[in-house]
Amino acid sequence: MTLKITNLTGGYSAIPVLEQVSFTVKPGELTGLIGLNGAGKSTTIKHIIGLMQPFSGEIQIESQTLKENPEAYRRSFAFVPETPVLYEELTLREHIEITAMAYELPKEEAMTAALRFVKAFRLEDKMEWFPAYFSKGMKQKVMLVCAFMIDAPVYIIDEPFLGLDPLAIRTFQEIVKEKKAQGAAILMSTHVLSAAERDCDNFVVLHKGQVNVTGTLRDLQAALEMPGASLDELYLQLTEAGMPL
Ligand SMILES: Nc1ncnc2c1ncn2[C@@H]1O[C@H](COP(=O)(O)OP(=O)(O)OP(=O)(O)O)[C@@H](O)[C@H]1O
Repeated sequence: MTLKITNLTGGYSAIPVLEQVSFTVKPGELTGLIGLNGAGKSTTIKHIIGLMQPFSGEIQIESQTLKENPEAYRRSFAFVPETPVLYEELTLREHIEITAMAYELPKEEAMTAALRFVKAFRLEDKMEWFPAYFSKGMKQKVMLVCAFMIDAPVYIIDEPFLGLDPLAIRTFQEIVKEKKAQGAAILMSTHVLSAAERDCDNFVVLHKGQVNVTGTLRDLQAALEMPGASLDELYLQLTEAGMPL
């Protein structure tokens, strides 16, 4: 499924934070959402997942909107927040069970699917643990397990790299590759540009609530007339210039 954002204007009060934001995340592609602190990445994500309502513009997942078809819209994506949000009174196993229930997945199949990711993130001996005993990275892994077990057509992943150890990052990258191969459309916000450059098929650069530039690394290099430049160099150039192209 395709995630399509068209002329999204939105924010927290009457003054919009986002202005006319448009971009598309296609099936089988990982799109990196990058921008300085305060550029509007989280605000964009909050609009996509339905925590905030656009002032104007449209967000569609395969032509479904949250307004017109809230159930179908909500079921078509999985969201992994930067700060893990877990139920303190539920074990890891129960988190998996409640995710299966929320998405109406058959219990045993869902558990089998989840266990693959539990093992990949080396949590198999923690199935009966409560979140209070998990480190921040472990909590993040639980969120990732609960998202990946769903087989969602669209994934929204907010800054995955900061809390994970290098082994977990590698596991995350392998799973993302697998999800892409299965046709998932993935939007990932991050400040870790080296990882974004390596993993992402294309980029959306947000600056002061507007899309500064979108496209592949080559598109960005061409737009800025910086052939061979790294994402880091392009990004600095874009944000220092601070001007829409
Ligand atoms: N709850 C809020 N109420 C009012 N304004 C907010 C709120 N949250 C964020 N903002 C403002 O919206 C703008 C965009 O913030 P946002 O959190 O989307 O940035 P970001 O790109 O995700 O930044 P970061 O990289 O620091 O996470 C900023 O000017 C910020 O001050």
